[in-house]
Amino acid sequence: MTDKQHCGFIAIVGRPNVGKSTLLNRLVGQKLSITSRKPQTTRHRIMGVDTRDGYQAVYVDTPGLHIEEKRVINRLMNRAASSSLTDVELVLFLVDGTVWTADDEMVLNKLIKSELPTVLLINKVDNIKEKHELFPHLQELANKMPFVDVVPISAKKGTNVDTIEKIVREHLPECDYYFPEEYVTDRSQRFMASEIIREKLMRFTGEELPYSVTVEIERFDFNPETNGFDINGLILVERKGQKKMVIGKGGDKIKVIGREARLDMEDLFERKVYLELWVKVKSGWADDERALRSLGYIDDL
Ligand SMILES: Nc1nc2c(ncn2[C@@H]2O[C@H](COP(=O)(O)OP(=O)(O)OP(=O)(O)O)[C@@H](O)[C@H]2O)c(=O)[nH]1
Repeated sequence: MTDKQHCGFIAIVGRPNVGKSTLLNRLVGQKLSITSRKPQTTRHRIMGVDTRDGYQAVYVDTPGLHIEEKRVINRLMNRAASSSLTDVELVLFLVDGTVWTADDEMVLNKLIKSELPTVLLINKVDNIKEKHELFPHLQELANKMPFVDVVPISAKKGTNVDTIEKIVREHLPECDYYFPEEYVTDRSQRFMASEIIREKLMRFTGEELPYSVTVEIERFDFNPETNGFDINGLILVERKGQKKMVIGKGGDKIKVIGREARLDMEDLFERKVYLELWVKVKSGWADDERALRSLGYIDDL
């Protein structure tokens, strides 16, 4: 415990699917950012704030950086991720076990250029069967740039997350807290609702559904009669076939998605939720910057 307050921003970076959102949820101690097996689940910068014992760590979760910039949406995701690399005290660079790809190399080069203090986190070590493979890999990666530290972790199991927290604290300068102590995220309940629906879509439609599917919350009202929220969500897909996929035979899929999303929302908001979902085809929107703007993807870049 210290009398003085320490605080600062910490970026979590890495190519898609390395476990950034899982780590953020761990560090902040609650489910802020959706996770899935599908790469590029995270499109927005999500901030999670952890205030404890005189320290306020403000984490920024970034969309996965990747090389392909063909589609507008990919370019925007890359911009969002790069812009989080300014004004941070520390960068947590995540990689997946003993895998090293061209995308990892690209992120590394951005970090070298940024000259920011960077901790390399080798995630998913729980997946590594041959533990003896890890040490030479650690040594090889450690030589790629002057990292502050290299830490093998499991974001999923929580292994070595306390070590990360310790390193983060060492990098937080004295300052007055940016946010009230109980503040956890800048994301509105409306945003959280759309993220939960999107997570269920990914989970229950499997690999077939492209990440370009999006969710708009058209209505989010407090209902004094139920003391809960009435929420209408619009699911926007690119093609008719995808609409069928989301709705399922006789509506069975959309029913499951709606039920699971509602249960998660009720948990998170600690209130009753009445949720209605619609599916609409909005063709070609991923290539249309104006449509993206109207859907709120551009305002925070
Ligand atoms: N075995 C194992 N799996 C993990 C670990 N951390 C994350 N995962 C899994 O890896 C997948 C991707 O995790 P996310 O946290 O969504 O990854 P992300 O980097 O935020 O992905 P993007 O949103 O695509 O940028 C999920 O299935 C997680 O459950 C870990 O420590 N061990």
